[in-house]
Amino acid sequence: MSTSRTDTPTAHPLTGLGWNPRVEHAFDSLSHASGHALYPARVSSSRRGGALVRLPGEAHADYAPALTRAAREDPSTAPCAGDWVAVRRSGDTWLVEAVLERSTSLVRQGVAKDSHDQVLAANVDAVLVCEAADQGPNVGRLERFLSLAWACGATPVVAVTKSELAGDRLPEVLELVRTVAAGADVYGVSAHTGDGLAELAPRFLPGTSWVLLGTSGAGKSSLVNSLAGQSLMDTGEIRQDKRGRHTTTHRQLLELPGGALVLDIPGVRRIDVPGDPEGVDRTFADVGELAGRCRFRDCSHGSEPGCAITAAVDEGELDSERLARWNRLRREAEWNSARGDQRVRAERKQRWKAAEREARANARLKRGR
Ligand SMILES: Nc1nc2c(ncn2[C@@H]2O[C@H](COP(=O)(O)OP(=O)(O)OP(=O)(O)O)[C@@H](O)[C@H]2O)c(=O)[nH]1
Ligand SMILES: [Zn+2]
Repeated sequence: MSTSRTDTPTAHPLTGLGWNPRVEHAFDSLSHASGHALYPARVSSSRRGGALVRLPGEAHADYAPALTRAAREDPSTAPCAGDWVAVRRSGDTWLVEAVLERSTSLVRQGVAKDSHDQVLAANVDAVLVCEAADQGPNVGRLERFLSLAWACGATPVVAVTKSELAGDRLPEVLELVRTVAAGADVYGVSAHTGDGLAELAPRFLPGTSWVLLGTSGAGKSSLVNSLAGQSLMDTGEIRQDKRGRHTTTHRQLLELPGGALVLDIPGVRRIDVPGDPEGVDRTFADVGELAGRCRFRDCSHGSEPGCAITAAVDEGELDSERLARWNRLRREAEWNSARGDQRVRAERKQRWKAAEREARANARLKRGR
C-alpha cells in the first residue's frame, strides 16, 4: 500500500517525525513488493521482541517472525530508536515487518572478539557533542565523540555547556575547542543563564534528528530542556530520585517544539570508542593533510626523511599531544574495525556520501527548487 493520500507531500502526517523523500522511496518499494497492507512508522524505543512506534500516534508493535530470526543472527538488524519501519495490522496488534534502510546509524562496537555491534540510534542527522566549560575541557574526549559522530555519518556540532561557569575564561575555552573540533561548529551555551541558546537553537531544523553525546553530568538533559522550554528529559537530580524504581520502556524519540527530534538513548551517553578509522581521520583532518605531504606514502611519521608531520611538530605547527592522540585513536579504531567485516565499513563510507547528497537535496528543497 502506498501513501495514496490527498494531502500535499509537505503535509504528510509523518513529516513532523522526520519523514523525507528518501524514507518515502524506501517504504514505497517495500510496500509495492509486499502482499500485506503496510504502513510506515518510526521507532521511539525498542526492546527484545517489540517496539514502541509512532504512526504518528503511539502504538506497540511486535516483531514479525522473520525479523525476530534475523535479529537473532545479527542484532544490528533489529529495530532501534530512530529507525523507520514498515508495520502491518495483525488482528488487534501491530507487527513490524521490516526495518527500512538507515541513512546513518550510531553503532556501539562490540568489544569482545565474538561480540556483535549494536546499533543504538538510527537515521540521526546531527550529533550534539556536549562538553562542560568548567571541566577542562577534555580535548581527548571531544576528539573521541567527534570521531564517533563522523563515523556514524551525521554532522557533529559542539556545545560547550555551563558556559557561565567559565567566567572570563570562556573565550579561551571556546578557542581551544574550536581548534580541536575544526570542521564542526562550536557554541558556548548555558542552560542556567540562557546564554548562547539563541545561537544554537536555529541549528535544530524541523524534521532533523539529533543525538547528544557527552559524559555524564555534562548538562545534556538540561540543555535539551532549555531548548524545548519545557522538561522533556530527566536531569541528574530527577534521575537520582528515580533510581531503584522500575522503569518501563520509555519514549526515546522526543520532539522539540521547534520541530526537531532528539533521540534520548541512555546507552549512547557514555560510548567512548572512536568508531571507524574514517571517523578518526575526519576529526584529525589537519594531521591527515600533513600526512599526505610526507615523502613516503607509507610513512610511519617516525624518523623517515621528508616526514611532514615530524617537521610540523618541530616547527611548533602541530601539537605533539594531538599527534599522540591521533595515533592512539587510529590504533583503537583500526583494531575495532578489523573485527567488523569490510562490507559494514564500506556501507558506513557510503552513508557520508548519501547524507551529503541528501543534505544538498534538502537544501535545494528549502530554497524552493
Ligand atoms: N552551572 C550550571 N550547571 C548546569 C548547567 N546545565 C546543567 N547543569 C547542572 O549539571 C548537572 C548535570 O546536568 P544534566 O543535564 O543532568 O546532565 P546530563 O549530561 O544529562 O547527565 P547524564 O544524563 O548523566 O548523562 C545538574 O546538576 C545540572 O543542574 C548550566 O548551564 N550551568
Ligand atoms: Zn610522515
